[in-house]
Amino acid sequence: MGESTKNTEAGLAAAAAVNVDEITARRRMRRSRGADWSRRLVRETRLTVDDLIWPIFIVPGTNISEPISAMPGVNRLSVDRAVEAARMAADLGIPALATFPNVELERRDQTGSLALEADNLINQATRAIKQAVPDIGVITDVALDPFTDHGHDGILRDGEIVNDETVRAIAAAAVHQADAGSDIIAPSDMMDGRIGAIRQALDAAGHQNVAIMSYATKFASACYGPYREAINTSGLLKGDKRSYYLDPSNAMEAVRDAALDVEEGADMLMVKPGLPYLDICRALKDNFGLPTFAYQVSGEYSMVKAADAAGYIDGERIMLETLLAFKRAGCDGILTYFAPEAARLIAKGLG
Ligand SMILES: NCC(=O)CCC(=O)O
Repeated sequence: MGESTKNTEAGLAAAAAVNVDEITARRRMRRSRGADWSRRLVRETRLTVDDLIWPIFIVPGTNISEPISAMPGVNRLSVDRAVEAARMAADLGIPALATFPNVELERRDQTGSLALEADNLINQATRAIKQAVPDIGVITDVALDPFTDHGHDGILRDGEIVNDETVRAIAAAAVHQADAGSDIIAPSDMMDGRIGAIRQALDAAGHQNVAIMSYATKFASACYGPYREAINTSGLLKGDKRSYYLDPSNAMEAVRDAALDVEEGADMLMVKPGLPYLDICRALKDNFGLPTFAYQVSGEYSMVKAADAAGYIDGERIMLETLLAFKRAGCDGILTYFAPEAARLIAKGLG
């Protein structure tokens, strides 16, 4: 008999003689997992409709609902249709919408000057939604990328995104958004100093009650591809955004960046993208204790949709599992294109 065969036999004999009761005498973890009632009783984290923020895309015109091919099930909506969507979201119990404009290419320019127009598409949408559905929260993205002809979030001069001039433009755009009725200003540009600048500008304009949700840690991710189709910037973008978005390698830098936003007056923090950055969600919650949100971005949405359509996964279950994971990682809520679908499943008791 060879040595290894002898060892196998000894191992099998030991396995047969194991006294499992003795090992598990102190704790059997499966006791509380045995029945649905006890699983519900010990559940630590719950997903509710109150956790959902629904990002929607706005286009000029009326009665338009046009599909976005890279985001199955998501449409760009004209303002009138966005109002209907807001009503539906409110009926589902979704607390807030986040709006993103897709303006005509010929209205975009080097500095994103349309961002500074008081009655631009995003502000028209806010006015219409707040008038028709006053009880739903409206969160407006303040960034220049939907309005620049180069797709960057800042003003581009000699090949460089200039920080301070961009910050002044963003603060002015935020004032127009608050004038239009935005409840929460959410700057997504990652320029230095923008939270403090927006706070000063809002306060000076009498908008002390308008909150700021900082896209505090926005990473230079490959997950934004479908969004760029949705707002029609993919063909425009020259270069990449690594000189202002965070390096996906850096967690400590993300915390330092968020700390500045907290100091400058952010009311809420956001991590973006979501699922690959759950460690950052936990770090921000533990370090600052502020309301913390994850943005489950377009690429995350489309990956689930594509794998579901191919029959590789159960899309609904994966969706709910990912949303729950954000809660477990410390998030108070999630911006997600799944919001209406998730709300309906939660209402059926599937959350
Ligand atoms: N400023 C908003 C976004 O960049 C959203 C990105 C995405 O959904 O991929």
